[in-house]
Amino acid sequence: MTRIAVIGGGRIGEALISGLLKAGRAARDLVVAESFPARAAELAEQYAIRVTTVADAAEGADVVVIAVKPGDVDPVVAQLAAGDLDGEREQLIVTLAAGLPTWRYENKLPAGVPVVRVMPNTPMLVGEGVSAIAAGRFAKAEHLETVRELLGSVGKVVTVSEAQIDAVTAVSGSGPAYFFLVAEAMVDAGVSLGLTRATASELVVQTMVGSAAMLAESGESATELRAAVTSPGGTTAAAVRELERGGLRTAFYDALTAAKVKSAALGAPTEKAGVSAE
Ligand SMILES: NC(=O)C1=CN([C@@H]2O[C@H](COP(=O)(O)OP(=O)(O)OC[C@H]3O[C@@H](n4cnc5c(N)ncnc54)[C@H](O)[C@@H]3O)[C@@H](O)[C@H]2O)C=CC1
Ligand SMILES: O=C(O)[C@@H]1CCC=N1
Repeated sequence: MTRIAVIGGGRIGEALISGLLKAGRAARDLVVAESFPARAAELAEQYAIRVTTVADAAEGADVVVIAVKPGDVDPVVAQLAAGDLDGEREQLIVTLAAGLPTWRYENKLPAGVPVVRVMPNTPMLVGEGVSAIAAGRFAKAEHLETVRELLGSVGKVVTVSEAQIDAVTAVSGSGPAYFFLVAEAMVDAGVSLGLTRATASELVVQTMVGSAAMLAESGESATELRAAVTSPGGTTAAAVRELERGGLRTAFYDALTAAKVKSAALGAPTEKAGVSAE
């Protein structure tokens, strides 16, 4: 059984822990290091898992998952490097932090320690995540397989080159926020058209769920599915015209480009420690 230590029990750390437990992983095989005491107590109570220090969590773990903000990664890696982590034990480091390249970890860890960089997203909380994984310099096929199995229990997994991870971050890492923003805007618009907030929310959420299921299961593209809803001279055409007039496509292009640029900047040596992703 793989023993997993999660360093950082924040939003993504919790999504992973919760998703793994729901997928049937035993609580005794999970340990969390969380430095904020109130948060540590909350996680211990809610998930009945051991919450401890970084050194203690890493000790005895087969896989150490780093889930702190990019600006908090360096001290965590320094603590791991000071522990009895070494290539011989085949302890695997998996980092979920946006922006930071694997060499930033490898340079500080004992030579040979494998590092796999992952960009997950929060829907793994409900088993519907998608993670892109990329091997660092010392990570072999078997390490990628371990990570694929781990993240595969909470969603889909794609393997990419590390050079593509900033683009992945822009598309799927941050992606849930774009859909939540669209949902928020649609609910507000529904309310302005006279619906109650509860009714507008129910309509919007189920429209998203149904549309996502069609995208995933119908075998048809987004373009084909949208065309099928758009009757000639009808209501959808009138709405889509307004969305195009509002610059929706350009807004998405610019937004994803900004996210990719920001991801690359987080890993650049000029980015100040502490200036990190929310
Ligand atoms: N939130 C998201 O949707 C995604 C986040 N990520 C990445 O995951 C990482 C964490 O992001 P969030 O969970 O959103 O941040 P967060 O701020 O919610 O969680 C980070 C947690 O780490 C804890 N922490 C900080 N230093 C620590 C240390 N030395 N030892 C133990 N615990 C420590 C903090 O107290 C906090 O609870 C970031 O690097 C981010 O780029 C990646 C994909 C998606
Ligand atoms: O906003 C962020 O920086 C993190 C990485 C991807 C999603 N959340």
